[in-house]
Amino acid sequence: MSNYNRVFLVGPMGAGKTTIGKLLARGLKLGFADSDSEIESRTGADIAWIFDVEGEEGFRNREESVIDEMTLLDHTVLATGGGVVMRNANRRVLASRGFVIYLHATLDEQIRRTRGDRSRPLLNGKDPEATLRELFALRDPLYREIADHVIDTDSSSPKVIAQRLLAQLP
Ligand SMILES: Nc1ncnc2c1ncn2[C@@H]1O[C@H](COP(=O)(O)OP(=O)(O)O)[C@@H](O)[C@H]1O
Ligand SMILES: O=C(O)C1=C[C@@H](OP(=O)(O)O)[C@@H](O)[C@H](O)C1
Ligand SMILES: [Mg+2]
Repeated sequence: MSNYNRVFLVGPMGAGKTTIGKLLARGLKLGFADSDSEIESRTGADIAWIFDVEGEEGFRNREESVIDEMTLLDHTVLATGGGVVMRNANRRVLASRGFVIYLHATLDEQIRRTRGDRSRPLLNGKDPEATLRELFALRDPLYREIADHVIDTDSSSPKVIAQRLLAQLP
């Protein structure tokens, strides 16, 4: 994997977009950005606060404008949030402006990796497992729709997955 200018990571919560993105960026000698961190620094508040005060719709509006800008950054690996594919406009710019990698994780692994982490407001309800299941059913086809490459993340460490991507990609 050598000639990549813009790499976009998509996938469900807990797939490792943020973690693997940093390692992949280092391996590719590209910069790293995370749309959730950018939203937080622009807003001066964390994601949970934005959901509380502005609702999911408010968060999605912020996300759409950050994604529109950040998909134009050259020499960058961009980790997105798991819900980015819910808006057509996001799918369109991701698919057309760079190389999209879908980090796939099974539901069991999503559950394991997100358990006890209060930073994801969608999982702070009564039944986070059911939420992950419903979101995955809805979103998996959308991740696949825009992906140039799909990699399974279930049974290897972030470091190994990043190495595998560096070796595998066309
Ligand atoms: N391949 C992996 N194997 C084991 N744990 C992982 C793996 N990828 C990510 N994790 C862990 O899962 C949690 C969520 O990872 P994160 O990168 O925040 O995912 P995302 O940004 O896709 O929601 C973190 O604690 C991270 O260390
Ligand atoms: O799946 C989602 O809708 C969300 C995923 C989160 O990002 P990660 O996928 O990095 O956890 C974050 O954008 C927000 O909590 C909403
Ligand atoms: Mg993340």
